[in-house]
Amino acid sequence: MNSTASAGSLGSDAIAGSKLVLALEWIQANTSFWSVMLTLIIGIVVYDQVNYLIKKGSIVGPTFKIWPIMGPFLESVDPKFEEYYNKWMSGPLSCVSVFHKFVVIASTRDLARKILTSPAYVKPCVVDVAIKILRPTNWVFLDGKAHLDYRKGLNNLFTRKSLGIYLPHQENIYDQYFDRFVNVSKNGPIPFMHEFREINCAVSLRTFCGTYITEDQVRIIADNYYKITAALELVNFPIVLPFTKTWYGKKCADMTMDIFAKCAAMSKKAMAEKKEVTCTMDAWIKAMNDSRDEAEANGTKRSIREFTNKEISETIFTFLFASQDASSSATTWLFQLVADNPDVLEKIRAEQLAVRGGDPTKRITLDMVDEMHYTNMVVKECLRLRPPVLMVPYVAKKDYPISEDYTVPKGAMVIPTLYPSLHDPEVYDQPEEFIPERWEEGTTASKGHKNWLVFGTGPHVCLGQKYAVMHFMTMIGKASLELEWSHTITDLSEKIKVFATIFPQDDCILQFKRRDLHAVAA
Ligand code: HEM
Repeated sequence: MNSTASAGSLGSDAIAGSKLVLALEWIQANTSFWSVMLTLIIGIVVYDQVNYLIKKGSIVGPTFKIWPIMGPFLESVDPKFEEYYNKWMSGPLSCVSVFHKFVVIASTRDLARKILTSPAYVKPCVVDVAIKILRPTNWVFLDGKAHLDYRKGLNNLFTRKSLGIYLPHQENIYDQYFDRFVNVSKNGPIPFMHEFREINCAVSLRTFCGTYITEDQVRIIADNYYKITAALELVNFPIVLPFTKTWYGKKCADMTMDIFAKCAAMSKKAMAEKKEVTCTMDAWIKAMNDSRDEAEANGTKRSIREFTNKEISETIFTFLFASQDASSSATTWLFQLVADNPDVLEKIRAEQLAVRGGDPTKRITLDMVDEMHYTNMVVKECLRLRPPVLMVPYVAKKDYPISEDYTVPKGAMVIPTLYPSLHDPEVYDQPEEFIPERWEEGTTASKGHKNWLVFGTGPHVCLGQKYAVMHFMTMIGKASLELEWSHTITDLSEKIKVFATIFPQDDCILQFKRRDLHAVAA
């Protein structure tokens, strides 16, 4: 044997042997990696399923999470009214688990009320990204006594006196937008949902900021507000990455709050100069100044502390945020329902003319609003039939014994549902029909206060509810006198789409024309 050859064959044997060792090591290393991974995944899935089953307890819900870990995440990205409805009908308490979030849904009137009035156990739950968009310092994230104290200082912004001050500004916006409604639909019927979102944004901005906010600023905010709604949808990416929905939403929110802070500075100057109160900011700042002057004069503690322009801007932003989607939803259904029920429209018209003493051009006053009984019933019925807010998400601060046989686990989301209570056949005969007369005095509906959950109840009950109802009454009342509008009914008109609140799936196709006010006058 040639030594070089044997050395060579020895070398190749050694190489082959070391390759084998390496291969074995590789298999061993990789097998253990994959088996560890597999065991881990199976462990997580089993833990997630068991955890779900324990939390679910006796209430209705899928037997297992059909999609492991993520649950029905994809359904919640594009929520369907029918899916919500089926869930509510599945039982008084039902549940669902999406990723690590366990959610309990309460579908009866009494359970919904119980949750809304149990601040010791629950607090409102906001989507993660809301803290970034509304800013962590915002009052809406306060809980318990801190929330109550803050809210007390805001109550007088929506008193009867304050509403009377806001009314002329609202009417100016109606004038401006009614012209626009006619103009944009002059060539034929068009979807109006977007127009209704804009008029509501403009009305809110004038009400909250008076004339401190410019026409251009109103237009920019009204044009862009939908970005904030999209950013705050129930399911959204929680990190604000550039060019995502949440990024655009945050930019729009920051721009709006900057404008509000500048308006607050102008309002402070005007109130210091003892000018007239014209808007929500003025009313708030005047109350602050009055409390300071009173405390100085009497040597007592101030009842309202000094708020910075930034704080005022953040709070006013929550008003816009709380009102915008719900008011746009209500406005859309209101114009649609009234158009589809010409007899109702005729009755509104007759009442509106009567409260104006036969002069359709008379400017609206609070005393007139007090006389609009039928118009009020129409608005209430619209809000009942199509409640803008279907559900209000809360979170359990500790284990919450919600019923005799079920305790909501700490950290779970618990969602009172408002819709079923407003469609309860025991209180509302033919609940799916639009019948304003059901609200006449003495009827079961008018006495069913417990079912009236349109604006929630308890410590977080809607702060702007009186203002909202008055706005809808005055807007539809004035429109009934000055405008003729026709609704193009499609297969989708009565189908509900969910976009934060609810809208007709065809976006409400309308055409507006001006009425001849000389012919209208009595
Ligand atoms: C159709 C119109 C509206 C509907 C259906 C509506 C409905 C609601 C609901 C269901 C809640 C939650 C209540 C609860 O948790 O018990 C709420 C809270 C709130 N709403 Fe409204 N709202 C409307 C308009 C407005 C307007 C116009 C404003 C402001 C001017 C407003 C300001 C607020 C505020 C600030 C809260 C939070 C209150 C708190 O946490 O203490 N809302 N609203």
